[in-house]
Amino acid sequence: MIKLNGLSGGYTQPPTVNGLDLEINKGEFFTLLGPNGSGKTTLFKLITGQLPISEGEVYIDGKNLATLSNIEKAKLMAVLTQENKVAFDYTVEEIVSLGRYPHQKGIFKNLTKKDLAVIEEVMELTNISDFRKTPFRRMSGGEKQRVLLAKALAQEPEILLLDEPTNHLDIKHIFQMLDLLKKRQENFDLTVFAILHDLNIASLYADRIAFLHNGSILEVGDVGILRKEDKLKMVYDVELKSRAHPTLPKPQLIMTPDYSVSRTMDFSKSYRIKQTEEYIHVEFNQHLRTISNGVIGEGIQWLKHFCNFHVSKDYNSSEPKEDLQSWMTKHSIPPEQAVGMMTAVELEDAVFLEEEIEGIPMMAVVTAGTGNAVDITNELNRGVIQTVGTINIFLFINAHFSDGALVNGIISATEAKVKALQDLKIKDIHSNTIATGTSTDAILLGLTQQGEKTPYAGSGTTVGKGIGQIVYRATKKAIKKYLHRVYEGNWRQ
Ligand SMILES: Nc1ncnc2c1ncn2[C@@H]1O[C@H](COP(=O)(O)OP(=O)(O)OP(=O)(O)O)[C@@H](O)[C@H]1O
Repeated sequence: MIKLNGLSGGYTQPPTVNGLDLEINKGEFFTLLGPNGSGKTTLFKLITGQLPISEGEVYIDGKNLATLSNIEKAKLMAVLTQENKVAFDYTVEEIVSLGRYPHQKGIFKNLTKKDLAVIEEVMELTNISDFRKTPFRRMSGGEKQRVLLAKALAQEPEILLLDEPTNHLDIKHIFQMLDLLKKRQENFDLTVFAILHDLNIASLYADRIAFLHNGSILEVGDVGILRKEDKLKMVYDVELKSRAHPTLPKPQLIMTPDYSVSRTMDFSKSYRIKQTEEYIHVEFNQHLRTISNGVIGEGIQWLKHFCNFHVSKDYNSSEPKEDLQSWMTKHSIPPEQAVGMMTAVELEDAVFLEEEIEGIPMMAVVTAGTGNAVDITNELNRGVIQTVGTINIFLFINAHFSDGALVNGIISATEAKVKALQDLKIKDIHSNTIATGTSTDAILLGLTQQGEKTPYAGSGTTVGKGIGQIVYRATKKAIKKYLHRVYEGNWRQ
């Protein structure tokens, strides 16, 4: 749809845009990224003919730009620029009507029924119908941007060139505008060529992306190129980490500022524990890097409150998350900064172990019930579970883990838990084989992120071994307490 062949031009020598080759397909949402002054707007001006081309060609829909009249260009392309100044004191409706100019015929250029229908439609789409009689100059920056988008859409172009179209817009209107453009792209095969500064927004909306660097294209491809941290560093000269969007298969970029404060905390003095019949609450004075499958606080996060609430053994709520949130709120614990688990185990049987293993301080809190023990290698038993049978493990470590090490840590802790069950000969009552866990086990690992970063925490590492030992000891002790209670002190291994 747009083909740039060895394109050069700009205000400077050598030209800002220098021998640039690029092809944009019909119906795609293409985003141009690059730092300030890299020549993005200059490139747009060369494409629209606002700046003379010094070398190369621009082809639009197979036609050389140099051979097209202004009306022909306006029927093909509409432009939304960063500037939203308008020379005369038009109303909103008049500005939008200007978009129909390339389609009007005859000397008097009156608006036809079709023109009026298009104007109505685009004002409706951009949510500006209520402002139709308002003078343009009285609109806010964001509202002006929406009016100019309506004008561009009224042009019914095949290509929409957008130079930072989300400037002046609040978050809601950024998403509204880009959702609208995506719909036009899908329903009308509109080609969108947008300059954006927000890399994360570009990742969410673009089909393809190009990095402009020193006047030419450094890299072009689908949004996966935003995973190339070294390229981003080269283009923007900042440290960026590419991470996954939590629900979409798109990268999102995380910036780390230079000013970041180094963490210092005395591990054993950095937390306090509250234990009642109703709940256990471990509160740290700083946020820990966490990985958990808790009902609240799941995934990898930064959290500082860790709670295990007691429930009756027939607790069967359809809204466990909401229940935990309300219980936490009742005890002034902020749920958005917490991991929350539940157990039917008596909380006075909880085991607390603080140990320094191989020079690494750790603290484990374990509640265990095994009435519901399961050998995971057997078929699923679909019966209703109404027994005290969950192992909940909190493990806090004074170390600095990579995300991979967090996963390693979960493996190490799980292996240690399985060993405890094995050594105590806890069985799956359905299969009569040694259990590997219970059907609803939960775990949390909390890291202070102090000291040197560790990439691994498996059984081949000091910290992995430490995890194994403390989890094994605490889990075994917690299971024994549970069995003593169940067998009223008559349990013997
Ligand atoms: N009207 C002008 N006259 C002279 N030089 C200009 C003019 N407009 C831009 N330039 C220069 O051309 C270069 C590229 O500018 P351009 O506006 O294309 O960058 P950009 O990538 O769009 O930047 P930004 O992200 O800041 O909008 C810059 O060095 C700029 O100073």
